[in-house]
Amino acid sequence: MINQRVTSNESEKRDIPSFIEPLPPLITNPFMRPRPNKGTNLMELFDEDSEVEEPELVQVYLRMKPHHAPTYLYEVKSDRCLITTVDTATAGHGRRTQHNVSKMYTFSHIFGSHASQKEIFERVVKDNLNKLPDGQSFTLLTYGASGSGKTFTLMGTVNSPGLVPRSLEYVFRVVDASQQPLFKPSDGGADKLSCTNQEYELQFVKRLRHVSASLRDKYRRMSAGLCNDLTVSSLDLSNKIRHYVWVSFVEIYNEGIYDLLSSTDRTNSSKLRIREDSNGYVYVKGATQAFVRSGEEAYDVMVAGKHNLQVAATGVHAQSSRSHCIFTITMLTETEGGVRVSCVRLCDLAGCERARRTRNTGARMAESRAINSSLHVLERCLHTLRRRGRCVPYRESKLTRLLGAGLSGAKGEAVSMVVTLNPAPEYAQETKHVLQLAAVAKDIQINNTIAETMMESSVQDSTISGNAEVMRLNADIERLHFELLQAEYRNKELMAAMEEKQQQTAASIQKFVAEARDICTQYYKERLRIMQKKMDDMREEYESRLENVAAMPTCETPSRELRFENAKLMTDIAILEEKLTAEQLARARAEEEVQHLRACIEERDDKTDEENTKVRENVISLCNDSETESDEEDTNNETLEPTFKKEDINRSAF
Ligand SMILES: Nc1ncnc2c1ncn2[C@@H]1O[C@H](COP(=O)(O)OP(=O)(O)OP(=O)(O)O)[C@@H](O)[C@H]1O
Repeated sequence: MINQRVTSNESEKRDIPSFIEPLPPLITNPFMRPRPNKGTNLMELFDEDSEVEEPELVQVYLRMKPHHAPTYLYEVKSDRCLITTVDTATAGHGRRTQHNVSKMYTFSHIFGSHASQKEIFERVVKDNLNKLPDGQSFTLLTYGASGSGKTFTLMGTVNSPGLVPRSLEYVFRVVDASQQPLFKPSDGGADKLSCTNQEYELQFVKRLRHVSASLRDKYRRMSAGLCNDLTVSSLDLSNKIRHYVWVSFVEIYNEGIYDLLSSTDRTNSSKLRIREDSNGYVYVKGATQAFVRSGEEAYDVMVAGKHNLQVAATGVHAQSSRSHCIFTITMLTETEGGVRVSCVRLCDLAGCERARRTRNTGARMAESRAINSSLHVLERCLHTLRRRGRCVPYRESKLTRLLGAGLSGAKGEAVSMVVTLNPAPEYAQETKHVLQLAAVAKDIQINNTIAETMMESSVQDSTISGNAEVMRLNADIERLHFELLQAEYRNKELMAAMEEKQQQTAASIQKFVAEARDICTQYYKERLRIMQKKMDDMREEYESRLENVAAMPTCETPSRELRFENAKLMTDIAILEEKLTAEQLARARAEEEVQHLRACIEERDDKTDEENTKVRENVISLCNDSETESDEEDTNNETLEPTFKKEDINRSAF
């Protein structure tokens, strides 16, 4: 029937797909594949209403910094779409090629250069703060090039307070947290405090607030300005639920975590460690928690922490953050069912930097390297997460280790990132890098016009090719710099792995030597004991024979047999004594060997496994030698030999 239809109507055959009569495989006729028309401007295809609504793990917002002159580099196409245009020129083979590359990046939302702090707070943070009493945590990162406005967005100024002071004010408007500190966050959970401890916590905050006492006037002005800005729908005044708000402030400086609320100096011992509880909640162990009961108290604590922050002048910014800092507001909600813990982490990431522009040297350069490499790890983590990859390298930097659970979405924690962009043309390279890391859908090339021109006059040619060469070299320097960073990071990883391996080897060698020494000592002790026993037996026998001789009837000269017997006994004793001395010497020699081996190992515990195996064979052969020596000597007394075997030594761990 199908055949009939196929033969009867050719056009019908094309309309109705059939598996019995398939189309010819595309591989034999590849030109039948549908292809986009060349030169199509994808922007024409881009329909603003049909934007992809796939939920993102991380909500990424873009904030443009105000710029005095209009720039053609960045065009905000809609409230989600940014278009960048970069001109590059290359020269070679007698031609000059001008690339005019436009790319489109999309974000969860774009805040233009006139967007206010209030607008950003309402869109990015407010809803997440409302969910805090329900146990829903939230992390906010600000990311961008140095001087692009990250700290401004988070901290702000007195006249234009940032997201942190706004959040602190807002939290105390959402909940009533003015009671005594009955519970305190501890290792991912909450501990109940005794009356004495509650008093201590209150005194501690009082002491911290002394630091910022001179700035209280500033706070009052700021708070007055915020009064109208912050609108709260309802205040939770339920009697059965009580809230306790604690704040902590830490910074990640040169891959070490330091407490900004503690007065201790920055030493290796004051570094804090990251821990993970059994539920996978990652936290900074030992970070100071300050109990706060109002926006003012919390603001004062934040200002006290800012005093300890690492800030320095670089070639691009006079007050550049030299570390990633994390301000955490932890809310404990006491209900009839127990205590719920939720937190808001507000992270001001240090800006990615280019050595050429910052002109950093010495300590600043080392800081730059630590900043860039941890941002590079963050970039790799986001890439892997977006590709739904499994091996996300969270553990490669402190920052990603701390934020890992939130970024992966495993704990149902909301994560948002505000990317700050400085539209000044001189920051184009840094901005390109930032956009590549951060944009939700990125790097979509929408225009790539190439103009090739034959080079005309030689003077003009040399200028153009010179410029092109400079640009090419600059690009090469950029690439090499990036490769250097990657290589440095890999090198660091390898060094750490090597160090760990060395430590393991040294530990196993020490264990082996200790075991070998025990076995040798035991072996020789046993041999000595046996020899001693033999001697005692012989002596006893000799004495009994002497007694027999004494008991024999006296005659003037001892008989020939008696003299012979006597001489034989004396010889036996002499042989046995000789053997005993030899045994003692052998034991002393063996102990000396073991000491020598230990000394060698302690001197050079970086020996390879092969060398360690040699050491092991030496000890085994040492025991074997003494074993064979004694075997030869004592073939007639096998039953008295100690029961050690060389397997005893083989068994010892190495
Ligand atoms: N949206 C903005 N409106 C007004 N001023 C801004 C804005 N963004 C940044 N600035 C100003 O730009 C300067 C640099 O900003 P900021 O200190 O926030 O940079 P940063 O990105 O934190 O730099 P770094 O990473 O080096 O610390 C500040 O003087 C700040 O007041």
